[in-house]
Amino acid sequence: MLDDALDTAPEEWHGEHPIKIEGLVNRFGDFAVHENLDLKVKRGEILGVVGGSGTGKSVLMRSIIGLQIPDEGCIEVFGKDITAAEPDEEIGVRNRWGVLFQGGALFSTLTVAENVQVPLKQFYPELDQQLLDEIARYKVVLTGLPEDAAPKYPSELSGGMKKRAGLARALALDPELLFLDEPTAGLDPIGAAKFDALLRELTDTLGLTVFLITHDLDTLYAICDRVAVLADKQVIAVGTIPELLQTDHPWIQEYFNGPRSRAAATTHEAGKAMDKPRTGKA
Ligand SMILES: Nc1ncnc2c1ncn2[C@@H]1O[C@H](COP(=O)(O)OP(=O)(O)OP(=O)(O)O)[C@@H](O)[C@H]1O
Repeated sequence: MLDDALDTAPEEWHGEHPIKIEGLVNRFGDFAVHENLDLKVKRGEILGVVGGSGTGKSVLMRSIIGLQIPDEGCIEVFGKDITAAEPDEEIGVRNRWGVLFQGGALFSTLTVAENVQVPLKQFYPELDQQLLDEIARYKVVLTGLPEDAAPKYPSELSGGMKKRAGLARALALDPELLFLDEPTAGLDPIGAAKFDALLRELTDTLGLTVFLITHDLDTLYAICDRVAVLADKQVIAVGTIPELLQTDHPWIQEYFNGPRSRAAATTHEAGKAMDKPRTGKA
């Protein structure tokens, strides 16, 4: 039965940019959140997405995953224009991404295992319960949760465990693309560092491409390959942190040259020297 499901699984994407956005416009009434926004996400990278509050990071993510219909522009995911499809239309890409929404967004009346099984049941209704249970158990362990977390309800988990459970659900379909909206928000620094290390490890071992919205400077320094900056209704710059520091946009300078950023950079350098997990590529 799993073989049948695998037979229908799409081929792995080998292009350079699994996400390509051109000329994106999103408006709410007269208020434009994005105007002529362009962005390309490289295969295999963790792209950090930053910007001030309300600059449209979440709206951008929702546009890419088809939850927000743009007013103008083109969004290609795995080479298919998703803006040309109706939200509920099956276009063969929706089962190739996983999403961890802000706050984890687990179904509170379902156990962790049942939460992980939601996307599996949606896309592979032919899978029997025993196999669903096995896959859910595997995903739970993959995200560093103990196996006995599987039958627990979200209310029985700590904040960090909830994030991992949300990640387990996002990984349920073996996605190639992962979208995360502020995954370390609300975690203590140690929990956040562990989550970052897990994310980097999973990205590298599973060959994921990650679109990661974050306000966490430590996360940017530790695990992001590049960072995209949203301001003035557009992506004003994309690059490694050293590359961004070369640009003279005031928001970028204030953000990456401010005291918090310098502290994060120092922690990152110290961690690298001690070969701690908070080491990244950027
Ligand atoms: N459904 C909606 N209807 C009207 N306005 C919306 C809607 N969704 C988002 N907005 C507006 O779009 C703008 C961008 O919102 P978005 O949530 O993408 O910001 P953000 O960059 O993710 O912010 P934060 O960092 O605070 O989470 C905000 O001004 C918000 O009020």
